Amino acid sequence: MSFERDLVSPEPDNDEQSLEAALRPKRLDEFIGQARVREQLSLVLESAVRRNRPPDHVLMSGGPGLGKTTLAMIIAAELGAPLRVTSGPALERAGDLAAILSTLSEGEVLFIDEIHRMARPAEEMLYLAMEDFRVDIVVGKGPGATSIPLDIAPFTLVGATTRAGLLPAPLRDRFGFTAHMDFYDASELEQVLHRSARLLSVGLPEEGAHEIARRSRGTPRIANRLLRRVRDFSEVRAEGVVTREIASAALNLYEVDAEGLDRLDRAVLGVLLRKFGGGPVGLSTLAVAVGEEPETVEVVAEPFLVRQGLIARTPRGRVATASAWAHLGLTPPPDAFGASVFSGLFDEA
Ligand SMILES: Nc1ncnc2c1ncn2[C@@H]1O[C@H](COP(=O)(O)OP(=O)(O)OP(=O)(O)O)[C@@H](O)[C@H]1O
Repeated sequence: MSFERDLVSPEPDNDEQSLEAALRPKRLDEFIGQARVREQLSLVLESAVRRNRPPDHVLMSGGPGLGKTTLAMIIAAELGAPLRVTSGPALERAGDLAAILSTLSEGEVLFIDEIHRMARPAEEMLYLAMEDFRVDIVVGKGPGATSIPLDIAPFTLVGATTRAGLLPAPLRDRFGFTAHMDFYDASELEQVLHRSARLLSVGLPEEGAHEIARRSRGTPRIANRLLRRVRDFSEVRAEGVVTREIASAALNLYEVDAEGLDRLDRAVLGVLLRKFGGGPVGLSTLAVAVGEEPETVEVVAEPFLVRQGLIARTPRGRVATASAWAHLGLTPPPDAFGASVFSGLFDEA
């Protein structure tokens, strides 16, 4: 048994990137939600434009699909500056980064996605570049090696990470502004959906948007993806208008339930409740029981189930909460939440 994850995965599909590009807001005032980040950022950018200087370096942290790349593009657009895009895993050696830094033009925005995955030597080169707009190029090897300082054009670094905690403090400290991106609430996702529906020429009444938003796991990328599936369904089976009934029927067909859980999420919950009486049960046992790798269960299904308050991670294993029983319409055994099962379990695993 294996599970199709595409529909509610926060990561982009291979062929999704060009579609995403078409739906990306281009300016800050088109960017929906994240009100605090938007306001803070607009101040940082406006004062930089007034002073005619590049703004401080910007770090964005938050889960996949929440709009970090979009915001990096917006920063460059608002500054009227060119944008260079790379990613942490592409910067394996200091030379990879030196090649980019030494060819930046004045005021250019350098976007490094997944900045926490950059190799150590590149990271150390970046410290100096961020602070003094300088790189030290090492020539030769061993005792005879010399380092030649090279001035680079003042630039703005925009770093994105899904794991801010993994960034070393010296790197984190060199960012003048950190934007924490949160999950979106339902009404913000509805606005994202209405905007995308307009761009895709899809008829989307209020209740249709509401139905898709509540199943989108707080993530614009997932909302846009579900909208495309629902649009296909409505074009083939209805008149092309996404009513609540159509949205609901389409998403039920694709096995995304009313809270955004998909087949794997429900399989994990089902096994935890039906086979293990609500736990505690170890991750690998749970994974074997649903026929998946432990990593898939841990990385793909679990974070959302925990965020929804359906399961809890405890030192003795995974435990279902009362909401999990209610979600699957099952009755918990009489002792499910007794002291014997839960005592001392909720110190985070
Ligand atoms: N605030 C928003 N308003 C409208 N659309 C948004 C917003 N945030 C994200 N989107 C849409 O969601 C999609 C994914 O956004 P984006 O690629 O910026 O996410 P990300 O955080 O960079 O993801 P990753 O970490 O996987 O690179 C894009 O198509 C974008 O148009």
